[in-house]
Amino acid sequence: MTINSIQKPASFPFRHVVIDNYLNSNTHDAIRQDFNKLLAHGITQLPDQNRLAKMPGYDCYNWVFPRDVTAPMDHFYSAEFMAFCRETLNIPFTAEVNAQINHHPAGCRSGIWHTDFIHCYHTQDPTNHSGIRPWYFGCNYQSGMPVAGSSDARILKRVRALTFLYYIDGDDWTQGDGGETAFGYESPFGDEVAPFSAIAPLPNRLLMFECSPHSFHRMLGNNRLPRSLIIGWLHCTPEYAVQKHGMVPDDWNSEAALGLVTYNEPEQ
Ligand SMILES: O=C(O)CCC(=O)C(=O)O
Ligand SMILES: [Fe+2]
Repeated sequence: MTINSIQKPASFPFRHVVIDNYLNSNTHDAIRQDFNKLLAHGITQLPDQNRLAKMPGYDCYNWVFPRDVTAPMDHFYSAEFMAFCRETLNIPFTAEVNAQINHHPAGCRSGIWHTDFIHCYHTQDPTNHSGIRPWYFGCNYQSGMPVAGSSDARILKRVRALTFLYYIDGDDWTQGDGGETAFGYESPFGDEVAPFSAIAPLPNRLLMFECSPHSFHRMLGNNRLPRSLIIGWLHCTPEYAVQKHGMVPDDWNSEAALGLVTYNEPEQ
């Protein structure tokens, strides 16, 4: 698999890179075909690990990559991808990786500003042949609590260190269609996050950013087109996060861990 070359990250409003034509076009097409097969099984409002299922409190349907996800999706669980992330942002990642497909049918509402600088939990299951430990329902990701069928391996407390987004569709996306990933910053003149920029969700574009106390971002409502992407997180230890950023990461609030909180703007 060829991936586009390493780029120097931009610094504002927080460290990130945007890479167009990230995968070669055959690989991108193959990812899109696999996504279309998944979508052909339909979307569901109920929890279902085999289909695109509603995310509680977020206008989005997701499907978590299985541990043994096959090519071409397995790129995001590869040593090549880990090395690429490490070289780009120079963060000492641990082995734990999450990856999933997020799908927003046309007309989904915006998400709220948040940083992704948060504690999360993995179980110390065996690593794959690339030395990666994919998250797959070994415990509750947000609280570390057991879930039905969970692993009895040791629980690892981690912190999100890098978020990656790889946009799948959006071919004839134009300004005004929405669906961007917006970046914001804490304004010195108010208590609200101020918008800084918005990354268009263009097919075969990879966005990745460092999670920090300042990495405010949100999904903007997609007015016209469906919006589908691979999204995932690489992690670091809590000790590294505190030392690097001088702040203790957030915890998911208990309502969020229970899936009871809404991440959407209230209806107008
Ligand atoms: O889809 C996006 O643009 C952002 C999603 C996001 O921030 C998240 O799921 O944490
Ligand atoms: Fe996020």
